[in-house]
Amino acid sequence: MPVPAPPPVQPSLPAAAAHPGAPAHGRGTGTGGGRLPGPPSLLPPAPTALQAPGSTPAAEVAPQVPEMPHRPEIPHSPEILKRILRGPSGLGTAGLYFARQEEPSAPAEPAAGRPVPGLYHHPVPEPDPVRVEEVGRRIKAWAVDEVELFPPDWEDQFDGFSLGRYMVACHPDAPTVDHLMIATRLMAAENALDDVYCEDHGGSPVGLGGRLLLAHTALDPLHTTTEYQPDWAASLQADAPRRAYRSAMQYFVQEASPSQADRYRHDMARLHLGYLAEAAWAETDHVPEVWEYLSMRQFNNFRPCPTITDTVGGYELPADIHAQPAMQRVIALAGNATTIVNDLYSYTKELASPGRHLNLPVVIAEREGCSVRDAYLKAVEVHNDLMRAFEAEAAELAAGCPAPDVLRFLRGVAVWVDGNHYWHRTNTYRYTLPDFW
Ligand SMILES: CC(C)=CCC/C(C)=C(\C)COP(=O)(O)OP(=O)(O)O
Ligand SMILES: [Mg+2]
Repeated sequence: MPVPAPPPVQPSLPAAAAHPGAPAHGRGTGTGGGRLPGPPSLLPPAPTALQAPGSTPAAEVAPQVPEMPHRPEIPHSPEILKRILRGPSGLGTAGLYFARQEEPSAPAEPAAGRPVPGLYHHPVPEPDPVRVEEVGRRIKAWAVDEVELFPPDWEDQFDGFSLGRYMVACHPDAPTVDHLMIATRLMAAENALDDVYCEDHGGSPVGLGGRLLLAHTALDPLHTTTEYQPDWAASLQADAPRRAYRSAMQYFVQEASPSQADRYRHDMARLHLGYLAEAAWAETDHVPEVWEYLSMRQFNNFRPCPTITDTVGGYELPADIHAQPAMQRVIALAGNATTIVNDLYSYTKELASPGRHLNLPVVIAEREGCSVRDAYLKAVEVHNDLMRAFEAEAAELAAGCPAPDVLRFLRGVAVWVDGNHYWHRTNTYRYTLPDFW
């Protein structure tokens, strides 16, 4: 089941990226990586709000890549692809990949949980337990003291979600715990909204559009007259999802450049559109065709999480590189693979929830008339094809545009994919595998 490439609609990224030395503005590492020569920017580079104590700027630790006058051959060797996507390895190479961390890590106990049999994935090192603990402590304090995210009787579920382990596994190159907290608050807020508005904790498809739109204004503010502004501002305190969105976004924009913030808003608008399609089908008890389900799930998707990897890493992928179709395809494939991982690990949880909960195995079984076991195994193959397509396209992009920021971003997305799988596998509080093997 290969994942076909879409027909080309714009010049490909390598053409635009043929000037790796051209200046980039914003808070990037200054490595450019694809900005076409043009008039100098009127905006000075934004200051970086967070910096690891004693850390070296990413531009200095990133691999030095010679200028590429011609598009190189796409590397076919698995080892070369691995090096591009996962970073160099071996004695003395650690500093080429990850920004320096504040704390030396202590060895971690291997976590519980088994992978879905046959699932193509990459195991990750156990996340640094010191960071896991600290992020867990800080996110609970934020949830309880700053935004009143959950009532006391949901505390076990909040703890069982293991946000610290999730975000430390997904962002091993975050220079500081403060950087990790940017991602962790957003992750907490995104899940709170999904639970409270859409799913397990009182959510409903009825009236979802209005709720989502008003919550979206916590990310993308209302600009209106002085008469109506105070009512809108007060509304952002009205429920936990809005309090959480607003606060998490305030922290995020302190570190993100304007275009990184806008990228995030766009990804969140996509997410909300996906929630709406899912809700519309739930209201009419409609089971979409498999491709229709995959379209919905491309929007109702983890995408807003891996695409902030550069902000969390303390650098910026230039907006014009991010917007290139080849980069957009890589991001979409990665997001889709991570989200189908959720469908597989959350399958039994969703089967046990009231009503029909759509996920890929359920839709395949219904639409393709096969047993639930065969449908589940086919969904594993769909995931594996998406993963392989993501890796092939990321490697092609890396080979065609080997600027340090591009390579680091692609690695950041790849390690997010792996960390996301790790979290699903090890979250035995939340997920249990079906008995199909
Ligand atoms: C963190 C984030 C952007 C989440 C957005 C959408 C979302 C909650 C998922 C992709 C996870 O899927 P699902 O809603 O099925 O989650 P659970 O299976 O309930 O863990
Ligand atoms: Mg799920």
